[in-house]
Amino acid sequence: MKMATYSVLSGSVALITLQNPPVNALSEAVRTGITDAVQRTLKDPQVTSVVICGQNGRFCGGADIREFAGPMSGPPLVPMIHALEAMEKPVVAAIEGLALGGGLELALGCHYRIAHSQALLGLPEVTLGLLPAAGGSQRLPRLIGLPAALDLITTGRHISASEALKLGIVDQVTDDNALKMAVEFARSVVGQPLGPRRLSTRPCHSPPDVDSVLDQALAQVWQRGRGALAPVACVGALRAAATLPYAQGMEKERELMATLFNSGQARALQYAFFSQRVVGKWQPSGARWDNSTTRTIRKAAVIGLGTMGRGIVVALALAGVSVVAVESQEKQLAAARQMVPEMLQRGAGRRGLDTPPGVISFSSGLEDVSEVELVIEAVFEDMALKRRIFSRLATVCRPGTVLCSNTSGLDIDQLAEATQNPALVVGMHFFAPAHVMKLLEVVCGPRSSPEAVATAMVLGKRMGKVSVAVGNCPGFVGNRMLKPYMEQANFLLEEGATPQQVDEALEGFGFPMGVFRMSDLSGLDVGWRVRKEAGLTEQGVEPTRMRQGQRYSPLPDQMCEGGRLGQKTGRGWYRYDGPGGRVARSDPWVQNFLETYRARHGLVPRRIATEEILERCLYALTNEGFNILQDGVAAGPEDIDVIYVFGYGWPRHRGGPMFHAGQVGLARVLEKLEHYQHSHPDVPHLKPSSLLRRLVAAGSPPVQKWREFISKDRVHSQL
Ligand SMILES: CC/C=C/CC(=O)SCCNC(=O)CCNC(=O)[C@H](O)C(C)(C)COP(=O)(O)OP(=O)(O)OC[C@H]1O[C@@H](n2cnc3c(N)ncnc32)[C@H](O)[C@@H]1OP(=O)(O)O
Repeated sequence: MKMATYSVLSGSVALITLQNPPVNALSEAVRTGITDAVQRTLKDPQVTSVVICGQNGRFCGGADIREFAGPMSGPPLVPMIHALEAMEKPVVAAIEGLALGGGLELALGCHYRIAHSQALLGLPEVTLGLLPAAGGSQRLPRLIGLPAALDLITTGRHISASEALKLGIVDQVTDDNALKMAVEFARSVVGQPLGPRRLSTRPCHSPPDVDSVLDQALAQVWQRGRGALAPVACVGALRAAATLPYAQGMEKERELMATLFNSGQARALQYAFFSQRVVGKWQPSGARWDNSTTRTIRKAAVIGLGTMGRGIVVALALAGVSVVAVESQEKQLAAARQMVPEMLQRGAGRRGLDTPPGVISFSSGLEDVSEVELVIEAVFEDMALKRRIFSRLATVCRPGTVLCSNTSGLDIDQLAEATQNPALVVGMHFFAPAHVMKLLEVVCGPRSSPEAVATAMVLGKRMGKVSVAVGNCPGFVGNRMLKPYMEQANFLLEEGATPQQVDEALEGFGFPMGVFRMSDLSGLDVGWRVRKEAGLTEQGVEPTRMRQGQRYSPLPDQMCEGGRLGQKTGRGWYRYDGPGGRVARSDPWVQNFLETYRARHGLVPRRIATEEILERCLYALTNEGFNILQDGVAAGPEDIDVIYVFGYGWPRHRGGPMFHAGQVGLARVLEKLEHYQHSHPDVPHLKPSSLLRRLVAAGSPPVQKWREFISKDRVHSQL
């Protein structure tokens, strides 16, 4: 039953318990329960103090985010918290587990706060596209000062109970029973003046240079936020706290919240929150993997200690897995021996650990992996080499060892074929740097067992990754969608755009880096190798612009042939101070190269508007997403969106490519694709996906309904 219960302990301490598992969110029933309990407390002369706690050791995870989708009903939070603060009996919050968002705002309305040492506190509303609008933006700076409140509210970060104590958010921290301590504390403060404990009546202590502190904070959130509205609104609310009386500050808080609440960004960020939780549960086939048994991995091996392999070793060791790190090339092994311990130490430091939990041993031979429970192969993208390794692993490892490949797009089934037990083979596609990036694509081959998939998914979670199960096709989900996106960017250069123009359009949309800056960072030779393997590259003075019956841009191949591989060679789509340089400068050589290329191919350059750059790059990418859903390579649009937000820099406040298509309007995306396909009939990636057409024909259902639509569609097409 979701509610808040009221009881009286030893005749004098009223106990209000929030009951709404799993996080005791402040749903309508809970708010009603608290409001009723406050009334009962006021009426009961025997009650001299009040304690508020949450059931099952969790104080409160904030407002019930699911309720945001519908009209708000029931008692609002603001007057409810005011009523608590205004009470003439001391109110103490017993914070166990978590006090987040509206949960912490509720606690800030109490006169005292006692926290368990393991509790986490924070105002993460900004991550949902909102601000702490139950008085949090006005009370917190009055309690801890403006600079600290700016930090907590604009980042939304969770803090430990000990940090909360240092900042002055909580009054006491205990390793024992926080509820028991809160009850004793409540009794001990009966009769003490409550005026100074009411945060709304306190002045906001601001630094003398308050304007410059706020302006600096604003500049920082603009730069970090890449177009996100909520952090800017948070600074606005804190400016009001610092410069206006409380009541006017509350009015400003309310106004800003109303603007945010109705913005597409808040909907996108809340969708992203739930998507992240949905994707952990489904396989592309639609089956749930989380019902399968998993193996607990204590010892694993990583084969290949290049950049990816080293990152994977560190990620495993930080998750407490012992690792055998194997590299056959002496020089690379020596480099790994030096770099891995340093990376590990830094990673452990970031997690507040003195020593990394996993033990690492280095080896130059595969025979040393015989005792491990799981292997991750991370050698470069060469199918023949990978198959040789998998066939050798099948003989060296003990039966039952799960064999994984970190391939970024090769056929998992061909690798499985090289072993005796294909059911134990899955893909684990990490993103560079593997010990930092949150995304993991777990690739299910047609013969991978649910147990092997579940083991890889759970191991990913242990490593702190957002694991998404995807199907087996060239490029899986992320890289398959990247292909049409990059292709459009290259075509735009042929037609008259510059790399800067394309990058600025994409960065203006919210990507941290445009496609050409990103390509310079990761190295142009990565894609070159893939195109060579696919038989697409041609060498010669006059390479053609058609390959395998489709339009093809040889521009990136020519850049590679000329040794312009990006940052590592100091030259790419931009120029850098030298090999390994980081600052991209526009390069007249590239301008000249493009002009010569266009002239040679008889291409007349034209001015290309930002709108066209965005539509062609983003809709080509999204269109491939619809094909992926149709092919059953991703279980739902949420999976694609999570992959793009966590792995490819898609701005979170735009939800992800599939969510964005829904916000733009599916009919409009379809119309634009038809338009561009008409102008570029030799580009198959611009041909609208038939799933997109069917969704439009069905009245463009919201993204949350696509999964159901696709499964019905599939059943229908099988009849
Ligand atoms: C005036 C109005 C102002 C409102 C301000 C607010 O309060 S906005 C909400 C602020 N709160 C948050 O942002 C907290 C969001 N939740 C989390 O960060 C995490 O869920 C957690 C609380 C840290 C717990 O993490 P954990 O890993 O333990 O569990 P899950 O994340 O898997 O969550 C379990 C299920 O609970 C659902 N859920 C979590 N928080 C809320 C919430 N605030 N409202 C509704 N539902 C919530 C979550 O979706 C999971 O559900 P499943 O169905 O099991 O997937």
